[in-house]
Amino acid sequence: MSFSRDLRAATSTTWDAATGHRFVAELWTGTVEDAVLARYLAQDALFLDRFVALLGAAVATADDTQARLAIARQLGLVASDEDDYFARALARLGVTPPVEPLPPTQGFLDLMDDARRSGAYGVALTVLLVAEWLYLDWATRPDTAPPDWLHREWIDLHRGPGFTAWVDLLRAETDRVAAGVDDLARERMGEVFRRAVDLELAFFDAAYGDR
Ligand SMILES: Cc1ncc(C[n+]2csc(CCO)c2C)c(N)n1
Repeated sequence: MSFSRDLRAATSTTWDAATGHRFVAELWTGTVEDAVLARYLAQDALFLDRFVALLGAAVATADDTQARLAIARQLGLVASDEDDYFARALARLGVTPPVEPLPPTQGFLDLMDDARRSGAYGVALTVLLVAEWLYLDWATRPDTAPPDWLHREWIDLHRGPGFTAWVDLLRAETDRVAAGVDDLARERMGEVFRRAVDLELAFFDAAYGDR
């Protein structure tokens, strides 16, 4: 068992509730209401801004050149492809920023700010790992993709060989770093992992006004 696998197993109830969330089911069938998707994406735009800042912190603190380059390449992708989807999706749904962060979004912003300011590569990696791995998990299904680009592209951004390789790198890096730090630092990484999984579930709930 690896560090990441242990944490994934320890959080399986909440993890599976998130990857099997009503939002995910409705996205796959293309039946998610526009109002729900609009609320979700407006919040996710706030999330993404801080996520890019956290990627920058990981670039700055990585202790391995190949990992630093891989994270930098992903930062470039998030800042281009993903931002393009947001612009088109928010325009079509008629969402006009700025929006106020709902509690789960604020929780994520705080977690990402703390991780960034900690200057600890392992802590930054752990937040990135949960956010990316949990999304790869729900977006990787044998099901037929929904016909509307609004739904299909949000799935496609989170699956495929490139995204899978990125999550593999985050897992390998998180496991490598966790093996090299002391028990206290490892426990801190575990806390951050559990908090991030809780927030992912709450984030989906909030799209339905449940938080
Ligand atoms: C709440 C929330 N958690 C995770 C992600 C996933 N995510 C954020 S940035 C990124 C990179 C994609 O190229 C991915 C997968 C999200 N969007 N929203």
